[in-house]
Amino acid sequence: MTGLSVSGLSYSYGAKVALRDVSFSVPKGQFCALLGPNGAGKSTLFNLLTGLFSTRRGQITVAGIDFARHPRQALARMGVVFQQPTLDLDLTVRRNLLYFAALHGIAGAEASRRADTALAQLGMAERSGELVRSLNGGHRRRMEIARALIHRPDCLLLDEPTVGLDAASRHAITDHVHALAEQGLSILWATHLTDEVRDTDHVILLHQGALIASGTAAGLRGPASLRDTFLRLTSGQTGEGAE
Ligand SMILES: Nc1ncnc2c1ncn2[C@@H]1O[C@H](COP(=O)(O)OP(=O)(O)OP(=O)(O)O)[C@@H](O)[C@H]1O
Repeated sequence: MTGLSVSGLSYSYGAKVALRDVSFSVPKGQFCALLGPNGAGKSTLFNLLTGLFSTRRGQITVAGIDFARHPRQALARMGVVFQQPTLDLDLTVRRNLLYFAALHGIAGAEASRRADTALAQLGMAERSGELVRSLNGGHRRRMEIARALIHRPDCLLLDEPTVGLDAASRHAITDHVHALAEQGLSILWATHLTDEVRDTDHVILLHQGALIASGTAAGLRGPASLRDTFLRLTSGQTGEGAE
């Protein structure tokens, strides 16, 4: 089954075309890295995928559910980690998750079970009773990812989830999220950091609003590094931010 499918998606801000006929799909169990330089259209795509903007041209389906026709059902199948943290710093890790579970209509023992499972998936079980305020940036991020799993989505969208974190934290988070893909989730991971992408991952490359390359990282890069391939394919841009 396809976790996420996008077909013929276009979006403009007035005369400015931000996305141009973008199509791709993320099957069950795939880690798909969305690479693009600044201004490529990643935020616009995320805003469309999460319903912050409404789709004017093209189709989005989540776990086979048409987003435009059934937005609530589609969103219920999707977990999202936005670039900006949205945690309550004065609650414990567990309380944050239980609160989010309640928003999805999940309560009581079932909510507790799900919180435990999600925290264990991110290696955060032992921090469940700590106040979020006391956690470092990497643990806060892991907690947000755990929280996005509480309603057992089919696909997980992450918008540059490692921005501002140190190398060890970035590494731990990318490992955990790859493990989630291996467990069957469809992952869409937006980044401009090519070192977060593994050779076996699927890559879609967005440039000036268009999807200009798609395939496994190994297939796209050939004998070159993914970073050099990214810079070559997006030349004409500065390549700013590629690492
Ligand atoms: N509100 C807006 N009005 C006009 N143009 C916009 C608006 N928001 C974004 N754009 C333009 O649309 C294009 C895509 O922007 P978008 O923010 O989606 O890119 P991005 O890949 O997320 O970039 P970044 O990583 O810098 O956030 C860019 O050329 C941007 O300047």
